[in-house]
Amino acid sequence: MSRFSAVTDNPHDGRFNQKTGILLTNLGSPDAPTPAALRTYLREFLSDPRIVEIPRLVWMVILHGIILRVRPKRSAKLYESIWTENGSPLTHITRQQSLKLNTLLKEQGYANTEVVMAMRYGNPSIEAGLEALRDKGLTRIIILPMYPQYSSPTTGSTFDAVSNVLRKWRWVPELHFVNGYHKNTRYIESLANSISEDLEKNGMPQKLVFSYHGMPKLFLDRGDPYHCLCLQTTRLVVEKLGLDKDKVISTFQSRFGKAEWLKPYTDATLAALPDENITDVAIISPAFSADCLETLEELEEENREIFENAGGEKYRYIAALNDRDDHIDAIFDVIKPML
Ligand SMILES: C=CC1=C(C)c2cc3[nH]c(cc4nc(cc5[nH]c(cc1n2)c(C)c5CCC(=O)O)C(CCC(=O)O)=C4C)c(C)c3C=C
Ligand SMILES: [Fe+2]
Ligand SMILES: [Fe+2]
Repeated sequence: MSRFSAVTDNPHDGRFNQKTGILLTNLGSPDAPTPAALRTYLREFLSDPRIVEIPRLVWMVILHGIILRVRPKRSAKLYESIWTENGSPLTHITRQQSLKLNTLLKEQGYANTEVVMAMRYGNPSIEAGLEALRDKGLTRIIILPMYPQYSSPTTGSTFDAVSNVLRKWRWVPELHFVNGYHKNTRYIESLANSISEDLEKNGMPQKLVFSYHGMPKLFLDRGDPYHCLCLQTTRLVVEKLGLDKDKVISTFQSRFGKAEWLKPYTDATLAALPDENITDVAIISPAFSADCLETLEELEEENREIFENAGGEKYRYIAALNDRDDHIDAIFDVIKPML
């Protein structure tokens, strides 16, 4: 029995007739907002050595002995509060993005292309996505992780998952990998558009907070560029909008565990702002290409409460770019050179 999976024909025949498959990926959600589904999801997620960089044996004891006994119940409640009739917002929005990108590609004359969505953790898996592309006869593949700012735990980990599948294939496809797009002009424009639409409607807040998903500071010390790419994103958007730099702050959210993470922390910043007489803020979260637990629950609910309890008066969250037309146009612009 060969360890390589077979394909009936040489899929690489006819170089110029090749069809291009786009695997549009994001992080992934549990299958349901229940402790059992959360346990499965968190076990896969938190066992990834790119996510937690402490010695394996020690971490496995902590993960299985403590975290997977406590966290699934707590996280299930949080997921329940954002769950919709379409399931997890992240999965639903990612599907909408894939469908829209597929339509746009056809409109732009790329008939021999097909977009399939997949998730790094949970379902639909990266393996299922790659197999779906192969079954459709798509033999050039663009891996498109929807993380604008490269980081090892997100983009790097997606690469690991793809290579873990492809190492079992007999015919490895022609492969292109998008490892980030935070400087893409159309992406920056689309963030700027979403902010100006909010400002036109609600006026300029005292502070515009750019809250990025955090990571342990150790990752930065070990060379992960994510922190720098986040600050660059803020700078590019601020320049595009011609905003006063003093009106803007970049912060990092979603801390997990006891170690130091990237600072300033979003929650601590929001708790401190009213003491500086800043009671009117708007928050945007450019590292999330789709709304998810970390925006809909943590930013919309938890952090709002923190700010208001500290004396804050006006708090608004500006939605992720999701399936906005200008966002899908930006994503098309990112992959165009690879088509
Ligand atoms: C444990 C360490 C974690 C690191 C490092 C981390 C980096 C990281 N994550 C995202 C994007 C998302 N994370 C999401 C949820 C989430 N993240 C962690 C932990 C780390 N993330 C956990 C444990 C969870 C699960 C929720 C919980 O139990 O609290 C999500 C949302 C998923 C959803 O279903 O909605 C996203 C998206 C980035 C961009 C990033 C590094 C830069
Ligand atoms: Fe995360
Ligand atoms: Fe969170």
